[in-house]
Amino acid sequence: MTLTIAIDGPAGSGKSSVSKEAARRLSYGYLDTGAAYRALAWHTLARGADTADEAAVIDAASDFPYAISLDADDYWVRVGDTDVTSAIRELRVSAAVSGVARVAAVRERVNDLFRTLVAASALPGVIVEGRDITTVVAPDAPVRILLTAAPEVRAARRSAELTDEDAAAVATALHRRDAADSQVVDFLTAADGVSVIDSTDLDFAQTVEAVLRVAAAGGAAPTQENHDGR
Ligand SMILES: Nc1ncnc2c1ncn2[C@@H]1O[C@H](COP(=O)(O)OP(=O)(O)OP(=O)(O)O)[C@@H](O)[C@H]1O
Ligand SMILES: Nc1ccn([C@@H]2O[C@H](COP(=O)(O)O)[C@@H](O)[C@H]2O)c(=O)n1
Repeated sequence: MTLTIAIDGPAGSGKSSVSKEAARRLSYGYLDTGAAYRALAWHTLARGADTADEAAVIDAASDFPYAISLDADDYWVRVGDTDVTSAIRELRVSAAVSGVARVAAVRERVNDLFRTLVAASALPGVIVEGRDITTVVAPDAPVRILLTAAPEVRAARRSAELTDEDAAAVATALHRRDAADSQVVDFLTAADGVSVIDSTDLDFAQTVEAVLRVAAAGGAAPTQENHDGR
């Protein structure tokens, strides 16, 4: 059976980068659940519709040939024949995605897909990251983590990535998205049994180690080739 490590947290907390590296170290799969919401936002916009229009989002979701890789070393996201791996990170998609995420019918559908992808995986485990993984998608996962960092630290990390964008605008967009998303799911409070990792004062490597420690305590064993601590 595939072991699930569930990781939630706000925007820019390091969920995707830290989960990817932890997955490599454990030889696990990596499932980026935000990519499904982003890809549907991209798809809705590509149809000339507005993600604030719930009916248009539901209509777009009815014709949404979505596919994602669970391989941290070969990560891709597709809608039909179009590779949208980079396009779904554009600011215009980030600004539109919360509209998609608030549609209950969409959440139910993508959550089913996430569970199916994990169950169908032949891997020993999958790290699944998002906003409601510890609470809704995989509440029974043996390892559940809330990854946080101070808002200003998260904004600074995101600005460092997006060097062509104005830092204040990046921070405003990130906080606006968190505010909209937190109306739909609570990813700022740890549910019972969820371990909190606050990476405010940790560097990237220390954060990955913290995740691996929690994972090991919850039953996720490192693979033989990674016993050297690589
Ligand atoms: N502990 C850390 N120290 C320094 N930088 C970090 C740390 N964790 C993550 N980062 C960096 O912060 C940036 C944001 O991380 P990442 O994209 O993984 O966040 P996220 O939670 O997945 O965000 P989003 O929900 O917006 O997709 C990346 O550039 C990543 O390398
Ligand atoms: N489990 C999830 C994951 C994501 N979302 C929504 O998708 C957006 C993009 O997610 P990222 O992790 O790529 O930042 C996010 O802002 C949420 O609107 C979600 O609702 N539930």
